[in-house]
Amino acid sequence: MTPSPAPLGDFTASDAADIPDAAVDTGSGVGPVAAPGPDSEAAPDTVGERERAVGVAVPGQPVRDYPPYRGSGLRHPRQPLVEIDALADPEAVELSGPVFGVTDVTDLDADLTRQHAGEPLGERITVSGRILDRTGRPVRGQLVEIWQANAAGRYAHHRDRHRAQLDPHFTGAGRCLTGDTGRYSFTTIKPGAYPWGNHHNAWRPAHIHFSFFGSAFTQRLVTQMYFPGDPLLAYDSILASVTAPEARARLVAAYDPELSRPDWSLGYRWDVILDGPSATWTEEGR
Ligand SMILES: O=C(O)c1ccc(O)c(O)c1
Repeated sequence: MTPSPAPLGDFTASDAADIPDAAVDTGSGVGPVAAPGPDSEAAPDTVGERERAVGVAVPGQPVRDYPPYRGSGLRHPRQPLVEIDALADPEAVELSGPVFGVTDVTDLDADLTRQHAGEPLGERITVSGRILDRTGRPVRGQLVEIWQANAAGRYAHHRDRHRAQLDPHFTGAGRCLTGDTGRYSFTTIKPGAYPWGNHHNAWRPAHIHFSFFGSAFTQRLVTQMYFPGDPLLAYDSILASVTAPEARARLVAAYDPELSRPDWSLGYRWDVILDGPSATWTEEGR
């Protein structure tokens, strides 16, 4: 147990300068930067890039890795700050924003059947494909995220009120990074159809939601993948809202025996083209 810190009582601006340097020593090997005295000007020039990155006190900023506040050790930038003139170069803001990288994604994220102690119910499937640009070049290192209902057609989400069973062994969310050929691959459970109240007897065909992250939050593309041979495809007004038949067809995966794993899972292939005239349809304004 971390002992309770002494109460601060009435805390004035000048008291702030009295916090002992020991409280800001992160053990990082870089000495603490002295907090400026009450009358001194903030002197950013005296704080180097490394100090900014590793969590030594920056005048005027909260202390990073401040031991009495345990969470502060987990939540702060670990890379040197990037100075950007957002008005002069708005794209630079996007490109230097946080992105997910190899350190965040583990193999377990791509196997939705292994995220709990027990096995989820349903038909195990492997869903795999390539993410390509308009010229057919692979989009590598791309964060692909999926979310879906369970085999009974129920999302593990508090707003899903469908009278179908939740599966304690299935959350229905996964992610992976594309490899050198632009390939992604997931092991999951075939989702069930569910009613969605859009009109009388409106049932969504089985589908998996996909997100492609791009290189910044603002580039994220979101769409849905459907399963071949599903009789509900012809009745789904969300799919029908994609009016060009060839664009609709691009949203339907193909059964691929090469991707099926013997005695384990049925394989579906779904390639995605991110832009250009043959682009896979993506949702707008979400
Ligand atoms: O846009 C919608 O309303 C809506 C409803 C149900 C879905 O499964 C979905 O993907 C979208």
